[in-house]
Amino acid sequence: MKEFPVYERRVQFCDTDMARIVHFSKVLCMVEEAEHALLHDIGVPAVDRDGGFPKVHVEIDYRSPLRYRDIAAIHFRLLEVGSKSLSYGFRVYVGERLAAEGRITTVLIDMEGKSRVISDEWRQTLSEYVADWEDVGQLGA
Ligand SMILES: CC(C)(COP(=O)(O)OP(=O)(O)OC[C@H]1O[C@@H](n2cnc3c(N)ncnc32)[C@H](O)[C@@H]1OP(=O)(O)O)[C@@H](O)C(=O)NCCC(=O)NCCSC(=O)c1cc(O)c2ccccc2c1O
Repeated sequence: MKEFPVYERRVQFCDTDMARIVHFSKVLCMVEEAEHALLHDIGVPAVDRDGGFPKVHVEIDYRSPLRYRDIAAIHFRLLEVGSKSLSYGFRVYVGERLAAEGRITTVLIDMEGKSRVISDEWRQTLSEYVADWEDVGQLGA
């Protein structure tokens, strides 16, 4: 099994809200940024001229706040490769501290927005990254 490298991103001022912590929606943007970067690096672009991978299901638990200048370390694992869908687990850390964790399901679509089957070539590449990470982002746990 291959593992995605940890994706690190420094929290910017514009990621934060009036409470001086990262807004909940921005955490998801950071996870999406990691997803796109990691997929791109293995030759499965999250978006290209044939379509892309919109999200159909997201669940997330916020365990502790992210703050300006923190380095968010995003651990990303592919849990399942379906016929047209991919399911991921993620954990966001600041140092040893867990900030958020959850799961995302995304579906491959064509340019008309219809779901389509993942090619054998992409499936083979992706299959090497499928990880057993059963306890990640179990809602409310
Ligand atoms: C995406 C859809 C067109 C899929 O349509 P439909 O549900 O009819 O598809 P299928 O029945 O063929 O199912 C395919 C496959 O997906 C699984 N699935 C579907 N829905 C769910 C769900 N809610 N939870 C879990 N799994 C689901 C289903 O079981 C099948 O699994 P297989 O394993 O058998 O393959 C349609 O659902 C749709 O248009 N939805 C709206 C999507 C949307 O608007 N999302 C929010 C914004 S999109 C977004 O944020 C976004 C992010 C990105 O990172 C992108 C990257 C690249 C391009 C676009 C992006 C993007 O738009």
